[in-house]
Amino acid sequence: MNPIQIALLGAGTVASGVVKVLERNQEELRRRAGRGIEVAAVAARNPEKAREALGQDLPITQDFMQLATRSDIDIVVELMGGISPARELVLAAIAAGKHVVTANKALIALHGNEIFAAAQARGVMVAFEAAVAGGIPIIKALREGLAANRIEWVAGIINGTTNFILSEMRDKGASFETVLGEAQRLGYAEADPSFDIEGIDAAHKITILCAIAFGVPVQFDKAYIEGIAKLDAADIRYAELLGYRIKLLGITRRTPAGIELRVHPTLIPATRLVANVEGAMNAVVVQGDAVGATLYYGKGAGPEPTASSVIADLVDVTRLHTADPEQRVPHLAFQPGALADTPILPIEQVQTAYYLRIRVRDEAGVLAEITHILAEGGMSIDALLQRPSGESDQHTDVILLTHETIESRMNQALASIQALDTVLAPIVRLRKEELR
Ligand SMILES: NC(=O)C1=CN([C@@H]2O[C@H](COP(=O)(O)OP(=O)(O)OC[C@H]3O[C@@H](n4cnc5c(N)ncnc54)[C@H](OP(=O)(O)O)[C@@H]3O)[C@@H](O)[C@H]2O)C=CC1
Ligand SMILES: N[C@@H](CCO)C(=O)O
Repeated sequence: MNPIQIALLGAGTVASGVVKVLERNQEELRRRAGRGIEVAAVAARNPEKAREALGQDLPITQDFMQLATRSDIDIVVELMGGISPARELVLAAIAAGKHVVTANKALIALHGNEIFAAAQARGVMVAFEAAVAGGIPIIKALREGLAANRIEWVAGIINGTTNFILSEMRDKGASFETVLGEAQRLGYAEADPSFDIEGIDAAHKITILCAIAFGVPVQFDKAYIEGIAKLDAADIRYAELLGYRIKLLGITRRTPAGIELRVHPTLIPATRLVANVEGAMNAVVVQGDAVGATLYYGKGAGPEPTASSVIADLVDVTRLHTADPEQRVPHLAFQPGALADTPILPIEQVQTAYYLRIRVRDEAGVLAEITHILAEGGMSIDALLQRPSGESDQHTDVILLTHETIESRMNQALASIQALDTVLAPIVRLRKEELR
């Protein structure tokens, strides 16, 4: 059989990894896929730069739309990132009967429903394994390997850049800016790194996992998002003293009231495997009713790890492209007509435990006032630590861990505590998960 013909849209970090691994493993891939996989052409806005990045003399065009719809192309591989023109190109490729492979989590999280419907109507596949957790085959695992389970929750370190920053800051005392620069140099960061830092990239990914885990449409606009920009090194230290690590977690959980969908810095017991995932590594824990907890760990970013997922999709599509479309694995794991309308819960209705750091005047009765407010709101304290603020003899930091409560209740209590004239600075509030 003739090799399957692919078109690459974009010639950056991931595209360079794809070209390299396709070339290096071509014989092995032919044995897996049943035929060769050949890059017919690459679309890039700067051919010179593209040639240098790809390290191979491939045909390069600046006409993205023409390549995405060209008659000899079987699979369009979108590796540009961003929404526009990626969305228009992917939809045009689908309309032209091409299968699509993409690493673009922003595109899938925001426009997945539209793209999957178009693909379904045209009978083509859209594969996006690389969109979540780089080289870890988490979509395959969740969609196929765990198909027997009713998934209860998914929680993961799914942004390599922020995990790298948190690890380096904690272990080497490096500055935020220095480590971010290093993450950019290593090809981990998004084109706009604020997507990493502000938790948006992780939210794109947990939105996708949420849809696949629970059989609901992708709903990025309902995700609660908090990044690491405001995280203070003092809280990382206090968390350690209390036996916890702080990680930027994406969490989605099924509850009787609806589905939680959130990204925020989270205290996790230091003894959990996931708390010890360092650098740009990613890890995802999936709790299924039959299997229990399973953990998926690996490189979450970088050219070759991401290429590993892109090429796995290429092999899948190559094998399945002649199969009856009805027999293919549905894009969101559940049949398109069987997606549920379970609501995504606003953060105020989420139930979790908390870490609070409250800077107070160091005088008698202050702690009693704080604990009284928490007790009145029905919140109980799990652990308490008091440390000098380091700023003045008259100030002290009170650090509290609470048991689980509803976020709206915690918000009310925090407003009352903040209003005390013995409280001297904005209260730091982080969420804590035991991941049991
Ligand atoms: N890097 C990683 O580790 C991972 C990345 N991803 C995702 O993979 C995709 C590609 O990422 P990555 O390779 O890192 O990105 P890069 O920025 O390295 O490469 C993007 C490529 O697309 C081109 N491009 C971007 N925007 C446009 C546009 N509007 N019109 C024409 N060409 C454009 C760029 O051209 P130019 O060079 O001229 O800017 C470049 O060739 C993104 O969706 C990203 O989120 C997913 C997993 C891991
Ligand atoms: N910027 C992303 C790339 C992988 O999706 C990260 O750091 O995880």
